Amino acid sequence: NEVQFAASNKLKNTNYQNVYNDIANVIRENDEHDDYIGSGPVLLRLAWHASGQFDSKQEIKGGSYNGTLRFDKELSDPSNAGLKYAFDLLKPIYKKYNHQISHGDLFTLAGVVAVQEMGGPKIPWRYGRVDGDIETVPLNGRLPDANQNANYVRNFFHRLNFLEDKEIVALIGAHCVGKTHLKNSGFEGPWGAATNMFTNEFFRNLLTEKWVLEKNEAGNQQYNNDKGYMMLPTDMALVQDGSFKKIVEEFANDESSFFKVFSSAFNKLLENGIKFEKSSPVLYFKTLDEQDI
Ligand code: HEM
Ligand SMILES: Nc1cccc2nccn12
Repeated sequence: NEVQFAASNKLKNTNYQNVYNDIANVIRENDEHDDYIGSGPVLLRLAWHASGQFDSKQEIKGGSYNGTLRFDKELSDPSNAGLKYAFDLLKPIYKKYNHQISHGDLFTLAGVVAVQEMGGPKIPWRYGRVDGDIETVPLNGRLPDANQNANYVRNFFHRLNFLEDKEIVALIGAHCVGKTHLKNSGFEGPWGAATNMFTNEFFRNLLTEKWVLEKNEAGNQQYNNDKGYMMLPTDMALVQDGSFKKIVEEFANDESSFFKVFSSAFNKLLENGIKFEKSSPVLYFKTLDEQDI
């Protein structure tokens, strides 16, 4: 079976709820980011990009373990445009814990905090990722292209070992928060309608809104509606493919079903390529609200 990165239990004494709270407070303090959408969505994207470059067939496997998104070599990948802001939000927290947390654990935990503080499902999380040196930085270009169709999306996620359509549809449901930025990705919008609440709205919009394919200012095709919402071609692929569409309908009608599948798929994304000991604890975190903070 393929080589796995072995999780370390060296940092078992770190209080990860305290780290969670520090990240959650950074999100609260930076609520003006991106016209008051706030910093949750971009931190969620950071965790996904820190993990989504995994490829078990390559010599350099990537994934979250080595924390390689900290290197400019990876952060400067055009796919990662806009994420330096998110990394800079986390730097003071990394310094505060003074080597009692790894970058891979910090980046993935930030994704858990973002989802939960935006009202999404609880995400189980384990520590034990160990910083790798610059030799472990995966080649740029392993993250997905938004100008593609359903088969491309399915094949892309098969590389990340997501073989079930419902996992793939659930993961892309994270597009319920934040927005696209022309200067980052060549896509723009939604205008005004962007949200920072983690719900099944993305799936409901896919089914109920009237979408018009238009060329945007950067010359890319995107779908727009009359309320200022937008969808990427890869978003629209979820209702163009029969199997994906059935799942979009299920998640649009049952948010708890979306939450359940997202929780396990996001955990799997963050742990791709890592072997954890049986004894390594699975942690669940309380939100700031649940702690009355
Ligand atoms: C087919 C797969 C995917 C494609 C092609 C894709 C593409 C994109 C693009 C082009 C943007 C706009 C970036 C910008 O202009 O700032 C974006 C934003 C975002 N993506 Fe995805 N994405 C995919 C899957 C995912 C997954 C699996 C997650 C998380 C589980 C995710 C979370 C986000 C979030 C939260 C944002 C908003 C970021 C912000 O508001 O700054 N995406 N995505
Ligand atoms: N918020 C957001 C981010 C990325 C892609 C996308 N498609 C529709 C909405 N959306």
